[in-house]
Amino acid sequence: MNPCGSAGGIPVKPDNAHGDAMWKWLKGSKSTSDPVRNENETLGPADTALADDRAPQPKVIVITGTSGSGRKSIAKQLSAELDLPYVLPYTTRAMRKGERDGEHYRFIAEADFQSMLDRQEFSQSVRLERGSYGIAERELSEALEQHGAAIVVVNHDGLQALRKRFGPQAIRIFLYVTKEDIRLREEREGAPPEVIEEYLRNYSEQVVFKKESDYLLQNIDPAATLAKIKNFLQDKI
Ligand SMILES: Nc1nc2c(ncn2[C@@H]2O[C@H](COP(=O)(O)OP(=O)(O)O)[C@@H](O)[C@H]2O)c(=O)[nH]1
Ligand SMILES: Nc1ncnc2c1ncn2[C@@H]1O[C@H](COP(=O)(O)OP(=O)(O)O)[C@@H](O)[C@H]1O
Repeated sequence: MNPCGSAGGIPVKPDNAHGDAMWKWLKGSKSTSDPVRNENETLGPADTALADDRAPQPKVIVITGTSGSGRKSIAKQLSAELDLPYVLPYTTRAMRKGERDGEHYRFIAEADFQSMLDRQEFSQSVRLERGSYGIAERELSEALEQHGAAIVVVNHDGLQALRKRFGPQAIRIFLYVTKEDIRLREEREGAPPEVIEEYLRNYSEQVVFKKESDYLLQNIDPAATLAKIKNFLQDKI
């Protein structure tokens, strides 16, 4: 895995042209003086107290967790219910049965992804077994400027990059389900067996990152999950 983009400091200047406007704007806010936080900490009363006498700062709601736990489904519903943009990543991986371009990902060719990388258009990106993934800096910064908050779904590399850049303004929500649930759900959706096997194979190494979260929950019933996340976010966005 090779996450690119952010490195050091808060917020880290995105290494691309489109990030400049966002960077100037963030630099103008007092958030630049925030200390770097330990990955294991949680948001506490001190954060709230500090935030009170500051200009509102953009919040990135980072949904992360184990593959197949329902992160994209929850992100989509949360986006609709909170009226906040869900910033879709671009990916070069093959589209699966039931997936739609512009709903689950923006599916693009390798050459187009590479061009975006060359033009430094990603706020962060990652190369995994099946393809590359990246969120466009322009889309993220526009969403934050226009709505004050945005939702993203990334793996642990993406989470780390976003925490480096946004500090505690990157709110970490970790979803998981049991391995048996992953198998049942993915089989029901007709996912390819090799994808199911990979999810199960990677489960143990993904689930340990649950300690690096501000809110951790098992996504059993989607309606209950949504309600809990909305409640958790109520005084944070
Ligand atoms: N770091 C990072 N991870 C991403 C990005 N977009 C998607 N991901 C994550 O990369 C992994 C891709 O795995 P894959 O099986 O293809 O996709 P899934 O079925 O959507 O989980 C998932 O954990 C995604 O959440 C991105 O822009 N950056
Ligand atoms: N709470 C839930 N109960 C049952 N099935 C769910 C739930 N949440 C999501 N799903 C289903 O599980 C599958 C994986 O969801 P998805 O959002 O793609 O997960 P992820 O993005 O974490 O890989 C999808 O078929 C989705 O419809």
